[in-house]
Formats: sequence, structure tokens, C-alpha cells
Amino acid sequence: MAGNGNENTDGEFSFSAAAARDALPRITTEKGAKSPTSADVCHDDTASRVNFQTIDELHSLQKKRSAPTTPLKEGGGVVMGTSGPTTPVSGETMLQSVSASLASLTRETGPKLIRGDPTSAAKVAHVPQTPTSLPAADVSDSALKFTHVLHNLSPAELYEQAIKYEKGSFVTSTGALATLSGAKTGRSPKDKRVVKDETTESELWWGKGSPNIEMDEQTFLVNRERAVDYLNSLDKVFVNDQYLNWDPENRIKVRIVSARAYHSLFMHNMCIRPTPEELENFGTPDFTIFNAGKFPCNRYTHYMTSSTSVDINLGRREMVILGTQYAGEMKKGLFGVMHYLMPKRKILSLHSGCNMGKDGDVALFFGLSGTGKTTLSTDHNRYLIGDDEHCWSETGVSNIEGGCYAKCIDLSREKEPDIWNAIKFGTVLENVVFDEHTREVDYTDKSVTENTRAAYPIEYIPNSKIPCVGPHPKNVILLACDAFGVLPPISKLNLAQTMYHFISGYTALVAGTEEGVKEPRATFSACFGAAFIMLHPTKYAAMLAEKMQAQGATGWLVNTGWSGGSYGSGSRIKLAYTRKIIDAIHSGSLLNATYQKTEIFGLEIPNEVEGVPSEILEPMNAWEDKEAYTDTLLKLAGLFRNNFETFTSHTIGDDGKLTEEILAAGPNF
Ligand SMILES: Nc1ncnc2c1ncn2[C@@H]1O[C@H](COP(=O)(O)OP(=O)(O)O)[C@@H](O)[C@H]1O
Ligand SMILES: C=C(OP(=O)(O)O)C(=O)O
Ligand SMILES: [Ca+2]
Ligand SMILES: [Mn+2]
Repeated sequence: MAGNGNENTDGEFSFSAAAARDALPRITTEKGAKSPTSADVCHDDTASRVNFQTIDELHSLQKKRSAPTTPLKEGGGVVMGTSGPTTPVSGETMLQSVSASLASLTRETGPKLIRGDPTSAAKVAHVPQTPTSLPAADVSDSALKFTHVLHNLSPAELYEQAIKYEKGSFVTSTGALATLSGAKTGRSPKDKRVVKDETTESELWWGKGSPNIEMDEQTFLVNRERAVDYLNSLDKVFVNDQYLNWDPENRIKVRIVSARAYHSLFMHNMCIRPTPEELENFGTPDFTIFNAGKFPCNRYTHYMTSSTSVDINLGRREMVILGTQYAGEMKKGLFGVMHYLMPKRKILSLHSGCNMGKDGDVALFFGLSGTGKTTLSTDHNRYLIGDDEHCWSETGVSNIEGGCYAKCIDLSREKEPDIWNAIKFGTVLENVVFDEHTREVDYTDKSVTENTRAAYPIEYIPNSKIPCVGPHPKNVILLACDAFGVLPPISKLNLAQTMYHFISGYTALVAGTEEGVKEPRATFSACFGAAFIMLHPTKYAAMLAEKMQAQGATGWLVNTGWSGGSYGSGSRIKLAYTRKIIDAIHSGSLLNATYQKTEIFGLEIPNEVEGVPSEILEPMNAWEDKEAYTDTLLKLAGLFRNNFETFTSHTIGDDGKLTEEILAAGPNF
């Protein structure tokens, strides 16, 4: 429109007389513009004088300087060791700090770092350098090359980097950045390694059931050097300096060094974003991730069993990622670190969602992947504190992260409007399929993976609670997606039962994408997050028991899985019903309901929940084949009993009595 005509005083568009005469639409940009002369025909700019002489100068006007993320010097940059008078101190400090992070541990030479995009720093080699006096033996070609550091780029800058340089990056119709995570579309828990040293040997949980597969310090350093050398060999690396934990007293500074803009934007969204002032004074990070992405580990290295390795070294406060580009490894890796650091400060780390009602009542949502933490904590009637990782301290709860990571498979605007609307500019959309032309995403399409994901800053949820902290929880909701269909949709738990189910960490999902998998597969994952805990599960359980007792919090078990039969014959409980159940927990109305106790598991089932058909509340009612129900229930009870065997010899907390009660809170048959 605007390109074809000009606006009259009455607001309508019309072509000027000149357009008719020259058969060329002409735009009049100023009132009372002079009539065209022959010189004007191809030169429409009758507006005020321009302040550029060339196209390059015009382009240079487009961008305003905005410290601290944009390059400090156009066409140049700041090279390590050149501290000329024009070099801002903050940029230099940042580069020195990054240089220290990226330095080789065996060679004395760190990489030569330059701030900013290599494409805008072509003349860098001509920047005079202070001669460095290094032992000749230490000089290698890798120490002579420059690596550009793209430090805390903005989402817009990261979009451009991703779209220009990373295959499979596109803008979707709603403005999200669609990316591909490569061969790995989920986490690789079997490739996780934790350094066993004198301290961690006695502190951490090792052995049967533990997620901590050991590696030694030397092997860690081999992998670290491999990742660092790879990153230093690139023209540019992305560096994020960010925070974890909204509790200001227990905030952790993290640095993420990665090879891809996708990874940088993901962590920008998922961690807490520092203000420009906080970034200026960031200093030395408390923990650093070296993410070499697709660059594999060497399979001949001791302790390696595949070309993927995710290595945590608590002593060095470092993590190395080789051979996987799945971004979730970074967020969950840091979560593991928090599961080590926080209990040392008597703070409980939780794999749970968390939200708060208008009256300040806080609820936690524990559960394994796919059980509904993100979906159910994102509730239009409540304030979202976080969807996945929290801390519970002496003062209350705090989110560890600054963003959410929602599953997108079958996402619909009707059922999950807040998540739907969060998928906009700035959001990373992993592994989704979209229309080539309209760029509209088909959320039902599993062609790339079933585990499609959206990562967005928490403030993209309209009723998020910023800062993401809240008072002590009133309700502790344990989510299980029971594909056997025998657990009640809702039951009230006493403290011992809550602990029993917390330590068990049960869910059973059906692997929809795997050929031939028809039977539900039970998973037991201690503390609903065995893949991330560092200490023995009973340590976290004891802390949870103590806190729930002190605060008088109520435990609930919610089955978000099947009803009326196992997977195949029954059906998944409608999300709308589960939401009604959750509403009744929040409102307190369920506390006043009448209950009946189930056989075997001894769970208290309410007789009525507003908005939920009463027939489905007692699972046996919903099954046509009662015998099949009992068989399935007994089968599940057996799986629970087997799983709990590893814990029977442990004391939970100092209270022998509680341990006895917890053991008795399991199934009886
Ligand atoms: N009754 C239900 N309760 C919760 N989620 C359900 C239910 N029925 C279907 N779902 C779907 O299950 C998935 C739960 O995943 P999500 O909330 O991301 O789990 P988590 O955050 O625990 O990994 C979502 O895709 C959601 O739409
Ligand atoms: C990112 C994850 O979290 P969740 O599935 O619990 O949302 C994960 O487990 O990899
Ligand atoms: Ca998870
Ligand atoms: Mn989640």
C-alpha cells in the first residue's frame, strides 16, 4: 500500500497527479512538495537532507550501538593483549575471563579471542599486537588463530547467526526459531559420566540404580581438551554468562561455551538472564559448560562406550558435552550440579513444576518426563513459578531456571493456550515439522521425533511470577502417567505414602514411536529424577519429609495416564478432568471430601471431585474386565515391590520410625 500511493490529509491513499502523467506511481513524502522536474523522476527522496554518501554509510546508520552484546569495534574488534586506550575495560575483562575458560590445560597458550562476529571483523589480522613471549615449544598453529567470541548475543542476533550458518534453522509462521538437534533428539543418560575423586567417591551415590557412571579425572581432561580444541578450531564460539536460581542468596553463575547459535538461544531462554549491569560485573563463573555438540568423543578413550559423552566434574566445576546436540543435556546437566550444590546448603532440589494461587498457596508437581509437570503447572488461573526445576529452602521455593521447556507433540491452542501463545519470536522450537511455504507448524507430525520441544523465557507465560519465588508449598502433587490404567486418577497420601511414592518415582509410558512396543513399560526413577540426582535418594527424601512435616503440606498422587484399561484397551484420562482434579486440590475442597481406601496400594480415593465423572475415580469401576484389572494391579504391585528392594536397607532421615512407616506404605499383597 504505502509503496504505491501517498496519504491524503483525510487519511486515504491516492496517486499524485505526477503518477498519472509519468505513468509511474510517485510517493510524495512531504506536504507541499515541489512538482517533479526531469531530475526528480528517478529520485523520489524529496524529504530532509540525507546524512550518508554511500550505501555502506546508509547501512551503518541502521544499527545503533548497544553495549554489551554488539561488537565493540566495527571491522575490528578487541584482540587479547591489545589494551589500547579505545578498548572498553568491561569487554577486555570478559575476553580475559573467556580466554581463561577456553585455555588448554596442557599447553600454556590459550586461544586468541576477538569479540564479535567474524564477518564484521575481517581486518582483525591487521590490529597491532603486543608480542607475546611464549616458550617456543608451546606454540602451535591452534594458538596462532583467532576465535571470535559471540558473548551473550540477543535473540535477534542469534536468529541471524542460526539462519545464516546452521542448516535446518527457519523462522516459523509465529516467529519462533525452528531448529534441528541432529541425530540425538533426546538425552543420552547412558553416556553420562561423573568424575569420581576423593571427595565425590564418598559423597555421591554410586553403584546399582545410580545414574552416576564413574570416570577418572584424567579421562575428563582428555575429553575436556578435545572439546576445547574443537571449539577453539572454530571461527567463532557462543558464550552465555547467566544465572541459575531465583533465590538471590543461592544464585549460581554459569557460563555456557557452545558451537551453535541454537544452543546459545536455548540457554538464553532457559537460564536466568542477567541485566546489562549484572553482566558487566559478572566476574568468574561458578560453573562452565563446554558444549562441542556434534564433535564426537574418541571411542577408544577409557570409560567411553559410544561417540557421545556428557561429563560432569564437580571438583573442577565443569561439564563437557561431546557427540550430541540435544540442548536438553545442558539444562539437565546443570540441574544435576544443583542437586549436588544445594543439599550442601540444606536446600532441597526438586524435579518438579511449581505454581501459586492468588492467595499464595504453592503447589509442587513432581513427575518423570511426559507426566504433566509443564502442562499442569502452566495454569491460566495461577501464577507460574516454574515448570521443571526448583529449590525448597528455609524461606520457601525458588525456580532454578528462567524458562520453560514444553513438549509440543499434539499441542493445541484449545487445550494449552498459554504454551501455544508462548511459541513466538525468541522461542526455540526443536525438531518440529512445518509447511515449507507458510511455515505453519504441524504439531501432530512425529517425522523427526516424538520429543518435539519449545524452549521459551518464563515471562512468555502471561501469569508467570517474576521473580520466580514463592512461600512454602501447601500441596505436593506426585504425577504418574500409568499406562497400566490401575492407579486412581487422584488419591490422597499420608506422609509415609508420599515418601514411598517419591522414592519409587513410578511412571509407565508407551513408547509410541517404537515398533512393536504394545505393553506399557514401567519406569522407576528415584525422587522422580534419578537421572539427575547426585546423592543417595534417601537424602532428598529425608529433606522432603522434614519440610512437608514442618509446613503441614499434603501429598497427592495423580495418575495422568490410562483409565478403564491398560494402554490399548483403555484411554488416557482427559486433560480437562485432570485439570479439574488439580483445581480441587488447590482450592482445598478435596481435603473435605469423603474417602475410601483401595486394596493393595492402600490409597485414599475421594468419592467425588467437581467436574469429574465419579465412575472413573475408582479405577476398577472403569474396567469392564474386573479380573484383568486385578491381574494388572497385582503385576504393578509386584514391580513396585521389586523396585523398592534396593531401599529397604536404608534409613530415611534420623527417624527409624519414619523408615518403618515408609516401608509399610508400599503395596500389601
Ligand atoms: N490427563 C493429562 N494430564 C497431563 N498431561 C496430559 C494428559 N493427557 C495428555 N497429556 C499430555 O501429556 C504431555 C505431558 O507432558 P509435559 O507436561 O511436558 O510433561 P513433563 O513436563 O512432566 O515432562 C503433554 O503433551 C500433555 O498434553
Ligand atoms: C528436558 C527434560 O525434561 P522433562 O521431560 O521433564 O520436561 C528431560 O527430561 O530431558
Ligand atoms: Ca524430566
Ligand atoms: Mn517439562
